[in-house]
Amino acid sequence: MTNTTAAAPAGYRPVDLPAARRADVLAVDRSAFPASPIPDDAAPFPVPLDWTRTTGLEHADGTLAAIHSSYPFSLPVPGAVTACAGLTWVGVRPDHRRRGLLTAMIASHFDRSLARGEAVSALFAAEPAIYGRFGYGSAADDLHVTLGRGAALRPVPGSADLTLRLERMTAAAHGELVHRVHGRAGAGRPGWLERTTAPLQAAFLADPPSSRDGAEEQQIVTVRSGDDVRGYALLRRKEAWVDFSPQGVVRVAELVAVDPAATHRLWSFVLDLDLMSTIESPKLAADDVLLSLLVNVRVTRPRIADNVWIRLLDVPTALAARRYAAPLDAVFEVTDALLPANAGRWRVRTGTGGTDVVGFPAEVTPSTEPADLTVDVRELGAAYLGGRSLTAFAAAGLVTEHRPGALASATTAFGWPVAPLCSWTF
Ligand SMILES: CC(=O)SCCNC(=O)CCNC(=O)[C@H](O)C(C)(C)COP(=O)(O)OP(=O)(O)OC[C@H]1O[C@@H](n2cnc3c(N)ncnc32)[C@H](O)[C@@H]1OP(=O)(O)O
Repeated sequence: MTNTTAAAPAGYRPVDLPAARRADVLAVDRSAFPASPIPDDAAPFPVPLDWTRTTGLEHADGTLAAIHSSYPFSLPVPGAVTACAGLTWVGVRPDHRRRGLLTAMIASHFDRSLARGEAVSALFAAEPAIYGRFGYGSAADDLHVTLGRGAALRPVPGSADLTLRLERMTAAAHGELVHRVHGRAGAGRPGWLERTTAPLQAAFLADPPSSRDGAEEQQIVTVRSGDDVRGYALLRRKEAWVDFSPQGVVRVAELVAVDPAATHRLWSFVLDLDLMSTIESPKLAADDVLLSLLVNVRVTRPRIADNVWIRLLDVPTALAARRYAAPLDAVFEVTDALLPANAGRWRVRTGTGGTDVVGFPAEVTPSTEPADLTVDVRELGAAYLGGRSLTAFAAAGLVTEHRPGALASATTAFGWPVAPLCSWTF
């Protein structure tokens, strides 16, 4: 299903960017992101790119003007996992912007992803206004909370029996542990991408002084039952003194655990570090355990941001790749301005659930029956991970119901018991 035209704008040509062009790629990235925390070339930042998936646009004068790449992810979706192209490192030099370079790169990204059999693309948006026009939908929220020292948690049996260790984090000592526990902790959560390659793990754990913003080196707190590591928190403390009193800030980059006792033990520790008065959470899912543990949720000072964005590149394949929370038989009229093969009517009919599977599998077929719902591919992508309500989109005029009852059943079926989240930005 390849039906975009990935032509470069006049005066530009598409170019593959192998590892030999690393310096040119970094130069465009630094030009597009002036604060990129990449230290000087003497201490190379681990560049996590897959060079076989990195391409760009070169001006006729030989200047590399635009770059992008993608990761070959296995994306957890409701009840399953599916192949996904994780769009990343999109950058256009400021002196070449607004000439259609991103538009051309997106068309090329769609073509190449579809040719590889990736029915879904995901990304983190630098700015939320960029990607909706290309059919990406914001599929998850991340919640950031700011807590005062000593915020009280409800008790969890077994928490006090677990031991803690605080150490300076190094990739060599902790990389394998972080990867293993992260995967275990997020099992079953849609959107929970793992850092599956060594370069991705190295880039995530890199701790260059330029990324510390005056705080200490990255620390790791592990929580253990005997030798079994059951969770960790990656954090930095930043000391501050106001009117002779300690007012330090704890910045938690990631906190994951495999059971409630370990989660409780980690947060209890993080919320009570000496000399600290404020604790900033990492990205939290809308249903994060912390929200259930806090005695007083009013103290959280929450902020919300868009987490991962999803683009369905091949609608029938993508819709059949996930499971559904309830039985459904509905015809969707899908609009898609960029990938016309997706446009038209698709019948989504679930089979029967079983005791051995989570959720209901679905068959997705073209249909000539009247549509029950009309939805753009952007909203379908937004609802894909189970964290957005089609009913809420209908209330905003973004989904139309043609058969009474269809909207409620589709909303229930597309939902999921666990809220989506990707815990790290790629
Ligand atoms: C997944 C990731 O990697 S996210 C990282 C994205 N990169 C950045 O934000 C770095 C800084 N910015 C840039 O590099 C560039 O400005 C980009 C990539 C955002 C846009 O590249 P351009 O080549 O200028 O985009 P292009 O010319 O194809 O614009 C297409 C349309 O999107 C719009 N658009 C582009 N960027 C933005 C933006 N930041 N906010 C709102 N609209 C935008 C354009 O106005 C244009 O609209 P139109 O078709 O109605 O005229």
